Amino acid sequence: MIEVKELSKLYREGQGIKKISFDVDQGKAFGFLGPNGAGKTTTIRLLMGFLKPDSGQVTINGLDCWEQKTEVKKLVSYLPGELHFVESLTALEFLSLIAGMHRNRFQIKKNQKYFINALDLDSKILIRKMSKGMKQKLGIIAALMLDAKVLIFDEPTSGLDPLMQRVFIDLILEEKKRGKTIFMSSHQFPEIERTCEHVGIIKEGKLLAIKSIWQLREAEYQTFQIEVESDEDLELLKESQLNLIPLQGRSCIIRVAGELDSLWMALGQVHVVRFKQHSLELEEAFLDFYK
Ligand SMILES: Nc1ncnc2c1ncn2[C@@H]1O[C@H](COP(=O)(O)OP(=O)(O)OP(=O)(O)O)[C@@H](O)[C@H]1O
Repeated sequence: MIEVKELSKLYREGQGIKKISFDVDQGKAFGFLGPNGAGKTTTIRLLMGFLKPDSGQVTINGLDCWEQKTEVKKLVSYLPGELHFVESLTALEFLSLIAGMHRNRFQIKKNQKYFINALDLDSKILIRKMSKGMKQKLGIIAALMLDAKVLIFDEPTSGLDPLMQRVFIDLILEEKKRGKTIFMSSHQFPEIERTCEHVGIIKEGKLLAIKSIWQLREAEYQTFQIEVESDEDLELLKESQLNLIPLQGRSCIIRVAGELDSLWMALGQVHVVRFKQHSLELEEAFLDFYK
């Protein structure tokens, strides 16, 4: 549904994106992660036809995002990273204004109610009086209610509290069940992990890697905190080939990638007093890409 081939856009100062390629199948979600200034928003602007590529191709449903931008816009709903509203309207007035611009107005009104309830937004309040998080909810509702085939979201959960971040994830999963294709930039690994099949990691305008979430899980470390009975036991563990970080006393942290056989073998040689598994560190495996 989304195809990006060797896409480049350089700003006058030299930054931008260089030869980026990826695609997103219909009904799937692609997460786009990377540090500040990496090129996420630039890529999204090219997808939306706001910028003309220097070279390469970007299409949605076979339509060129620059040459056929009017047609593309009919398929896509977009949530910008920085939201600008008519501040003198209430949320409801703003949503009605957006609904009025579209043909399937009745269905949009129905969706609007559903998403207002799901995100628990007080829709009668003036936008001027809304907090950052409330404005973000309004932006999400405006984007989702249009029932577009493709959703392009730039940092959708920025400003949302943890409960609302969860609600957002559930809404995205519902949209996927309805066949929507989703492209989402983020700094939040957990929301990408829970919603996307693939994640692209961008840095300094270059796509460093595209990984399936499944691949990242395979590569993840498991971490254990272990206390042994004697100094000799600790020495034995240190002599093993395990990835070991000594702590105070006779305790240490051991990190294991993949199978745990080597850990069980080493622990079989010593007396273990305390054994604790730390929470999964998928996010840490991903963070290696940032360095
Ligand atoms: N209009 C512009 N003119 C010149 N340079 C720009 C422009 N927009 C972005 N850039 C530069 O291009 C690079 C990529 O910016 P972009 O906004 O795409 O990053 P991002 O990954 O979305 O960052 P963030 O996570 O901070 O939102 C940055 O170095 C930025 O300074």
